[in-house]
Amino acid sequence: MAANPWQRPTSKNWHALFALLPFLRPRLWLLILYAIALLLSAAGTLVLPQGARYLLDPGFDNARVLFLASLALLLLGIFTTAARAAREALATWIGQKVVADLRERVFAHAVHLPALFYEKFRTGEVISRLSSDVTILRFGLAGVLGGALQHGLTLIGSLIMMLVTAPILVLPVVIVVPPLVWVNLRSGRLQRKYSRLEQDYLADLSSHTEESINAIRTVQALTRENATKDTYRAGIQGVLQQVRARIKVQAGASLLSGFLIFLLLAGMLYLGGWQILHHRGSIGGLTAFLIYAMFATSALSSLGSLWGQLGRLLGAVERLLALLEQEPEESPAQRATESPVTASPSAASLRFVQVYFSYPSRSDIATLENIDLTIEAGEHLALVGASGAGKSTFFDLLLHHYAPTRGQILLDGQDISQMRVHDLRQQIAIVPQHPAIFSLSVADNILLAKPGAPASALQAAMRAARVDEFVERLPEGMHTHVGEKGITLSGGQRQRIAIARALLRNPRILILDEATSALDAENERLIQEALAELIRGRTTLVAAHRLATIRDADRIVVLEAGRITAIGDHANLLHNSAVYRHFASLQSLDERPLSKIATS
Ligand SMILES: Nc1ncnc2c1ncn2[C@@H]1O[C@H](COP(=O)(O)OP(=O)(O)OP(=O)(O)O)[C@@H](O)[C@H]1O
Repeated sequence: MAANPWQRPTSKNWHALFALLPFLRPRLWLLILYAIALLLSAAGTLVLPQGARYLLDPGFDNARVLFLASLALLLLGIFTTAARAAREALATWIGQKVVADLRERVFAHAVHLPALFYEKFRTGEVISRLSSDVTILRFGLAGVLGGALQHGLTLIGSLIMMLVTAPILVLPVVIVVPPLVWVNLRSGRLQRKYSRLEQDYLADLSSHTEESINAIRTVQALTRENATKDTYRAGIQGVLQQVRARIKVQAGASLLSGFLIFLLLAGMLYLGGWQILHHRGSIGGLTAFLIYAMFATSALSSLGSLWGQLGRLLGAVERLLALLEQEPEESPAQRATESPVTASPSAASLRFVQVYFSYPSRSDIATLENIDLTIEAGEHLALVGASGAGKSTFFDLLLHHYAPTRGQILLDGQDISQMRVHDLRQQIAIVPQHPAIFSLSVADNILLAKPGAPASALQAAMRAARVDEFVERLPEGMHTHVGEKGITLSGGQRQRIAIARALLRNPRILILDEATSALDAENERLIQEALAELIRGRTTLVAAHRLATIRDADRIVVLEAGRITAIGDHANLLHNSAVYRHFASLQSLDERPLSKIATS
């Protein structure tokens, strides 16, 4: 099992029950109706043995009494059954509503969690919590909590009625119940432990499944199918091991409880019979007492098994709540505040003021160091650097996926850490190297950038990004579904969709992170023209390995291991930066013959 102890609840989790209260509060009226139905059904059940007592003791010497008793039994049965049906329907409905709300809250929270969270928390684990833990709650919440209330009430009511009916017969109860409770508590604790481990194994399995199936082509290309199957099998064995341990405890507890319960019934029968023999009690009284005792013991054993399930349920609640406890990018209150200024349509200026950044998982290494840079509004700035130099990290800081460890980033003079994340990102469009394509049509994928944009704007963006060229050949044109993650599209087609998104968004700041790396030369040339159009009038930051795509930038920044080592235009850098010269020579962009470069 993967070690992720901080993410998983391991201690007793009673507070999880209280954490459910806010989800119950909006259903107060339904809860009151449920409580009434619960009380009425318990009262109906508890009245029955008293009826038997009053019928049995005088004997059946009168047909009319017998008829009335049968009629009363029928009416009581109808009443109790109706109350029980109402109780169950209400419990199920309330339970389902609570689970639906909780699930929605957790998902809504998850989409606001920062990049940092998803670095530590595997996505498969989040999915497992939202699926298997939610399933436990969907099927268990009403049953376990409702059942606990129902059996608890029946137990208390039966014990009171036993005391009222024949106090002396309570003696065996006092002797046998403590070990019975101990057995149930102990087995509940063990079952909770095994259920928790089982859920942990299931979460690991879910992560593994997600990772392997998502990267199935890579798994197959690396011929890792057998290794993947082995890991999966080991996970299943882990689950089964916990299930086996849980079943053993369950069976042992039920054996011991059964023995104790029959010991109790036998003891009560003997004592009650002895009383009747000595004219100290009645048959009706003993019968009523025994029925109450059966109610009580059956409620007690149901509570015992619910105790085990309660742990599983609380574990599931706590796993979901643990997600809610993670700090979001912004608090809901911050998200709800109105933006003080409406975004200006003009290009934005940017300033990086002595920015330092280290990834939290590598806090000892500075990924960006002393970045001090002013980018004028409307400037076209390119970032050049070897792989791993920090170009994407630079963009991630600008998008506020991460905050600088030191220093500030200013947009039009305003510190972006003081801005609403939504307002900041509304002003930026990014065309990443590997764009995320959703399982929607081509048109809907582009419209994600600006839902509700007019058809003419969509068409224009598609034309400019050369999306229309491949869309024409798709069976349903721009309404063709592109499959999960755009599996039916080529890398270049996906990039063109991302470029169309950026065009449609019409941002103040445009980030192109290797935006044309998956295009062939012909399409790249055509898209460069479209991008030239897009770049005009807005602040543009470009990272590209191919220098041909950035040589027209106003300024080029050379990044080396997270530091800026040179700034200038193409011609300038060819003179001043050895690293830039090296890149240029590798790509034959140097104006000098290669023989000269070799000797310089
Ligand atoms: N989430 C992360 N946690 C820890 N280190 C990271 C993380 N993401 C990137 N890094 C490290 O930070 C450094 C800069 O990475 P970055 O992706 O910014 O480089 P890049 O210049 O964009 O590279 P490329 O041109 O290959 O895309 C690399 O050493 C990388 O290993």
